[in-house]
Amino acid sequence: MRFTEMLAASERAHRSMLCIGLDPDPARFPADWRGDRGRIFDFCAAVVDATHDLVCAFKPQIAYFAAERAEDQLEALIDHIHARAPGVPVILDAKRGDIGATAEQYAREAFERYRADALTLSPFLGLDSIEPYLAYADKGLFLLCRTSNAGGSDLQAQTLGSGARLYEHIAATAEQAWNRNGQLGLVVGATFPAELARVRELAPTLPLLVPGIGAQGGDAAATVRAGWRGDASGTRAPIVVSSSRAVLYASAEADFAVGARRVAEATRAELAAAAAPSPHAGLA
Ligand SMILES: O=c1ccn([C@@H]2O[C@H](COP(=O)(O)O)[C@@H](O)[C@H]2O)c(=O)[nH]1
Repeated sequence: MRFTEMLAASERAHRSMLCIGLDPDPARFPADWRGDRGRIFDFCAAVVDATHDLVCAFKPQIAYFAAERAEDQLEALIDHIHARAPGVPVILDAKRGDIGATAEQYAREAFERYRADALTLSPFLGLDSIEPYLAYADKGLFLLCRTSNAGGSDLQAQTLGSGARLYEHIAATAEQAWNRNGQLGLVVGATFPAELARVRELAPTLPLLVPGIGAQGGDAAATVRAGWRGDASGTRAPIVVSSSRAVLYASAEADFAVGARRVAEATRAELAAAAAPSPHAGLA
């Protein structure tokens, strides 16, 4: 199944726009596991097991695994998600961007080694740096467009010769010229709802991956109002609203998975309420 179909089916089945980010930090694990990098899989798998019926996707952030020499645990975790929640796509957040020959290796890493369903990419090196990933026709690719951090404005808000801002140019290019096979989506921060609305205008058909609610303070309801465009099925041009730390560390105790489920339920309901009137409303 193609990524976009898988994502739409997952949003529909779980009536959810929520994606849980898997950013495991051993320093924040419960007391018995604190500081133990060998528990990264156990921690994340417990959160997955407790929440997979509430989400449209999971988004592991590769840096948290690589920094702990835990790539083997990332592989095992993605296998675990596929086995435990086969309809829920895994978006690997790696923000890759390099020349074509190197991009071929990154694409193999993401889709063959880790078996991710989608990947985040930087569009900064241009179309030929994206092409090796486009060769994996059933995979999704989210291009950084308007990131959630304040410094994202340094370049992304610059005005080009055409009069468009850089992030607007990325959005329009991803919607049209580069989206050869319907694989592209965009990363847009929840911390900038006005820009999110503008991106949605320019890219009406693309899935948007929206980090920045929760720990970064983005407004979940404003995010939905800016980016959600439901149709009769409720899943055309979905938004994938991602929260990591606020869910993972809702409880610092041994009941962390229960805490994660509680926050995931509340966040899913908040997103659904903001989508009213839509098939999500009132169903969470
Ligand atoms: O613009 C961006 C792009 C990616 N991220 C990633 O999302 C999560 C956010 O974590 P929280 O704990 O929910 O703040 C993290 O993995 C980032 O690398 C982003 O925040 N902004």
